[in-house]
Amino acid sequence: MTVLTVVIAPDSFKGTAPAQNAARAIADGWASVRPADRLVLLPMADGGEGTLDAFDTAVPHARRMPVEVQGPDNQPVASSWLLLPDGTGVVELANTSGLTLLNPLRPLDAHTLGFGQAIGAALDHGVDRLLLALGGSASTDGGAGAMAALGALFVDATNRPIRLGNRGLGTLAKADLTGLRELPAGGAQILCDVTNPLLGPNGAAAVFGPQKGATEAQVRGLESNLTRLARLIRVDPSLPGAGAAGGTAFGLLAWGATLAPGAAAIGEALGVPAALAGASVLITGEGRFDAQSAAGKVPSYLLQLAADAGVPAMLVAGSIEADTAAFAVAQSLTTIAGSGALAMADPLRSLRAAGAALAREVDSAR
Ligand SMILES: O=C(O)[C@H](O)CO
Repeated sequence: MTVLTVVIAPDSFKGTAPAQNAARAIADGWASVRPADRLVLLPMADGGEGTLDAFDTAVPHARRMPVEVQGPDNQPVASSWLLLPDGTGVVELANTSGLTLLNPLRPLDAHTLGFGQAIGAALDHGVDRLLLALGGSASTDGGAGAMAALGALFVDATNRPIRLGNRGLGTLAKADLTGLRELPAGGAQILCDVTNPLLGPNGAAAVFGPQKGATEAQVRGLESNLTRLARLIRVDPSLPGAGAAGGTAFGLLAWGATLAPGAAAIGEALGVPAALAGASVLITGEGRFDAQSAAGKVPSYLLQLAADAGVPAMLVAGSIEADTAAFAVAQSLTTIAGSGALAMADPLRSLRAAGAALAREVDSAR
């Protein structure tokens, strides 16, 4: 049997399996069928949940820097940012102000203050450059909470600071950004998980408000409050990615950060293009493969890279709700387990089964 080099680079299966565990389980399944193959595990992220872990796994001598921040519901969160050996600080919104930190959801009041506090801690440490990972947020505050932590002042018509969260933006009369802390010498790059603009039918409120618990009427309120913020800040709200993490990208752009698609920037940092150059096959995956997956998410980014390298790509997803014709083979964990609930109950088992199934199908895929 020919020995194959298999690059296994899934995103996290959100809420069920971190990318590291998913990659390991797929690899175990593959090895149970084709034990001689060379398996290269490169767990991925797109800027959302798991981004810090992806850098931590991939960059030797990265250091976790603990920080306690005020979570999206004001509760203290024991979090961390990552210091890379070249002096870059990686700060993740999902582990400071993320959706998974909230129960119950607070679509109107959740905020990003804690993310800004973690950025502040990295600046206090003296980082040379910042990578700011955006996605998986609980809030739709346009980044106002993070900016406030970094020195911006948002006040109402009576000059009193507005309350945190999108609801507070409803009383916003003035945004004073003059007190914002300086960017580090090497600048700040936003790694965003989506390409949505801030406002409109594809914007932060309309597309991501419902997953943060907003009703239809509340989405309209979120949109109108974001519009109020956008009128007071000189950043183009239609920029692709400005709507990432409830519009936090929009706020950080006003700070002077630059915007990059998260999956590509993280893939580069992890050395995925180089790994694919010598690969026989790529396996990628995520929790739900749907229409959004095409908008800069991990599988679509890797599919393109694999096509450029002439490497067949295979997909594993918790559920498949979009066309997978571009992949040589696609496996749905829901189909393997018998139902979505069964797949979620023991995701690693289903991922191992998917890895084994892909290994059995690889000859027809190449
Ligand atoms: O956090 C969010 O709103 C989504 O992940 C899109 O960035």
